[in-house]
Amino acid sequence: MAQLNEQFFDSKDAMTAQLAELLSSTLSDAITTDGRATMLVSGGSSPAPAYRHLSNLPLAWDKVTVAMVDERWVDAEHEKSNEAFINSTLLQNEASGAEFVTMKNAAATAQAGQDECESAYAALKAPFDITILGMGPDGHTASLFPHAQGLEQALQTSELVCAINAKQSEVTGSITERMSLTLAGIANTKHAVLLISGEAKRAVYEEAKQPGSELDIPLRAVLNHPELTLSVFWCP
Ligand SMILES: O=C(O)[C@H](O)[C@@H](O)[C@H](O)[C@H](O)COP(=O)(O)O
Repeated sequence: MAQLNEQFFDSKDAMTAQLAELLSSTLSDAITTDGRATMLVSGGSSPAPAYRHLSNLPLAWDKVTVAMVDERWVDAEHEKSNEAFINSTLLQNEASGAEFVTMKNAAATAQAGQDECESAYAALKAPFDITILGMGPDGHTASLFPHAQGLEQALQTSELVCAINAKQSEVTGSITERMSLTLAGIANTKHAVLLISGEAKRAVYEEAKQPGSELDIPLRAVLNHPELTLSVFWCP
């Protein structure tokens, strides 16, 4: 089981304030201690306000590397690109000088681009200082979608990234081809934060803490990981 630190907030604003403080102090401490900081980021509505807040803070951004937790295999200009989302929320203002390591590359498919992406991720300062995760109502986290093609590999491999082809659902929309941190990639961090909004996702989270199939609820594999320190932030 991961070491869980659950924090329940009254509002999204309260969760955002705590997340922004945690990210800022983690980056500052890593820069002081190691000379550099590495932060792995997810898309989604939950972290967006904290990213915007962070982007205005006067950190030594030239010593920060930001990298993606997961990505749809679409170009960076695509409206569903997580890379575009991070560029427009986090990598603005003071934070525009951070290094950005993305997942999407020129390969035609995620499978074909996996080795290049793995090389880029293997070169990151590790363990990562902090990794921000979201979750979907289907129990996916990163792009570890239930019963996806590539999921078993992603849960078993010691590599950091893996191509995933999700089963199409309301949650995935039409773009099912993804690149994702693997379970080992998610665990390759000093501290992870899981952001959960709403009662329905909280119920999925509670179910994921119960014994059961990691293929049905991939978040369960993260919660089961013995070496992970995970803060769980929930707001209504
Ligand atoms: O890549 C995706 O499909 C989404 O980014 C997704 O994984 C998202 O991170 C979660 O569904 C959490 O979303 P919220 O932050 O909006 O709760």
